[in-house]
Amino acid sequence: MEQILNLRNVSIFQRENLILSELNLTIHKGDFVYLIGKTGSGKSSLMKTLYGDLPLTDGEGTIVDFNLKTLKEKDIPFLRRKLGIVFQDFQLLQDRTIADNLLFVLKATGWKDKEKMQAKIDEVLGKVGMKTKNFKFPHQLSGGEQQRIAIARALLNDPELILADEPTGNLDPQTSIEVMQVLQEINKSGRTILMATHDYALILKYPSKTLKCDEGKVFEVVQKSS
Ligand SMILES: Nc1ncnc2c1ncn2[C@@H]1O[C@H](COP(=O)(O)OP(=O)(O)OP(=O)(O)O)[C@@H](O)[C@H]1O
Repeated sequence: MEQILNLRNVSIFQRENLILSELNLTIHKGDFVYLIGKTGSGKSSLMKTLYGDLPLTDGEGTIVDFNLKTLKEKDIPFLRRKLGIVFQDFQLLQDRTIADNLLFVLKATGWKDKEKMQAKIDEVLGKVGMKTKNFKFPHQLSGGEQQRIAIARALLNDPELILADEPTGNLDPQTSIEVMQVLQEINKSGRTILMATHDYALILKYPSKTLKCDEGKVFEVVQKSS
């Protein structure tokens, strides 16, 4: 099966501090993988390494055809176009509507044709069930709705891998499930997802391969099927 992400013997640092070591990780096309671990255990540091926010200095890593070890500053925007990144705090632009938030990203990533941009915006909003909210401003939406928009935004450039860093971290349990259902549907349509989370209830409800950061290492958790 096609590999979307492959890390071999990677160490991750924040400044001079070693955060994770001997990290080996493979993600295949279509996988849904959870990343769990206590606060400060290195989940965000791993995510940052994957989207080029932290340099990979030790070990080898490839992600969606980019070599993380030899990644140059100028390559980072191109890497991020192949990734859909979703954060805990949504990070929508507050001064413009949902449609304009999405348009902004399309323009920033080189789209020119107005009709194609409109069609793409409709398509991604349809996928997250938010087509009718395109004229609203972010502050007029609930947290769960804003996160759906952030997921729609992550889908704009048909990413090969979606990196979601605690996407339900700011949401109540019921809303978390709704956002999770959106991510599950997106995964079922063939997209690969790596999701960092604290939310064990979600993992129990939607079991999938689970990696844990603990004491500077990452290992796979074998889930009990009871
Ligand atoms: N910019 C930074 N500079 C220096 N150290 C940092 C920086 N960011 C994080 N760290 C340290 O790196 C370690 C791992 O942090 P990281 O944010 O990756 O953990 P996490 O598992 O994502 O935690 P959380 O669940 O709270 O988001 C922590 O000890 C943290 O203090």
